[in-house]
Amino acid sequence: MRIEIIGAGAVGLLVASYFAEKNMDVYIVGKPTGETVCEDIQIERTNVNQSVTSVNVKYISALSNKANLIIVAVKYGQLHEVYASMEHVKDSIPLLFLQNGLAHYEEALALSKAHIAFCSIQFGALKLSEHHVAHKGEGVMKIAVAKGANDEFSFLNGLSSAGLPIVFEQDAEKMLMEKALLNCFINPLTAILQVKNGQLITQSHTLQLLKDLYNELMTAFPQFKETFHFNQVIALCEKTAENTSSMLADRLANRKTEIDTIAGAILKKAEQNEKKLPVLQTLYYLVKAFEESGEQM
Ligand SMILES: NC(=O)C1=CN([C@@H]2O[C@H](COP(=O)(O)OP(=O)(O)OC[C@H]3O[C@@H](n4cnc5c(N)ncnc54)[C@H](OP(=O)(O)O)[C@@H]3O)[C@@H](O)[C@H]2O)C=CC1
Ligand SMILES: CC(C)(CO)C(=O)C(=O)O
Repeated sequence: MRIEIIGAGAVGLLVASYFAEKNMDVYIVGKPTGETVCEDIQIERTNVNQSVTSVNVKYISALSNKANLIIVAVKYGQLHEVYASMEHVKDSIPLLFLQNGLAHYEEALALSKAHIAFCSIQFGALKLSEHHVAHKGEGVMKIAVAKGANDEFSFLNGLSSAGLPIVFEQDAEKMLMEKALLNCFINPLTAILQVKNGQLITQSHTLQLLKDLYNELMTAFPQFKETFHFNQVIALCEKTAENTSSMLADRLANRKTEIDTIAGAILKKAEQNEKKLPVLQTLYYLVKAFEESGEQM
């Protein structure tokens, strides 16, 4: 099976290394350069238990039109360039989007492609150097098909492993909403306070903020009360305790964060239901404020 992964970032490299280990023909697609180069690269993965694994993948500068699956592993803000680069790609090639947040859901479904699935990643990844990635927390990769045939994605079941467990979900929108809610707890606070995920539950004042945020969100979205429990927030902080959240990683690298597709999208949904989220709104403004200040870390 040929899998092409757009984006040689933290998650792209990590997923590439696990799938190559399962003998998939993995190609990482870099930023468009105009040349069609194809070279072997070795990805080094440092696992949660600090063991290091090396696997070979290929690196290409453009999508080939021969893939059995294309995985989109760029940040939300980088998707528009990717949509454009996929215009020549056959509509029958399945696409898997693995962004956090909600804003990409409608956009991706509006593409002419026949088979589209989304992913909710419950672990952490940190890119250490060009070809070295660290797996920073244990957790599953949830996948839900939102358009087209489930069969096109079912081979991914066979790629599930102890290091990267894959679980299929029924409802993609609900899955993304639940992950966006989880990210609303972890990402803005870790980025503002510049702490690792685990510290949010070991400090009493941040734990109190998490509880206030939970009560506020469950009042605004009572339909999630049954399935979305506070202990899931605690469990994600514990499982990814040593991770630098993707939003903190963006702040430290002076990159634009994904606050709009995460907290911004949830605030919009609450507004549509005439609900106010003062705690989340404040965190949103704080993240926007440090983005605007363009501070150098
Ligand atoms: N890191 C984590 O722990 C987790 C991340 N996620 C989600 O996964 C997604 C990816 O995050 P992450 O891997 O951390 O992000 P990264 O910034 O590490 O990776 C994105 C990569 O895509 C590259 N890229 C951008 N545009 C293009 C393009 N047009 N063609 C090819 N490559 C391109 C970027 O290059 P350049 O840097 O040069 O722009 C970068 O290498 C995000 O939505 C994030 O929220 C979800 C759970 C955990
Ligand atoms: C799972 C978690 C919270 C890992 O840090 C994440 O999604 C992120 O950092 O964006």
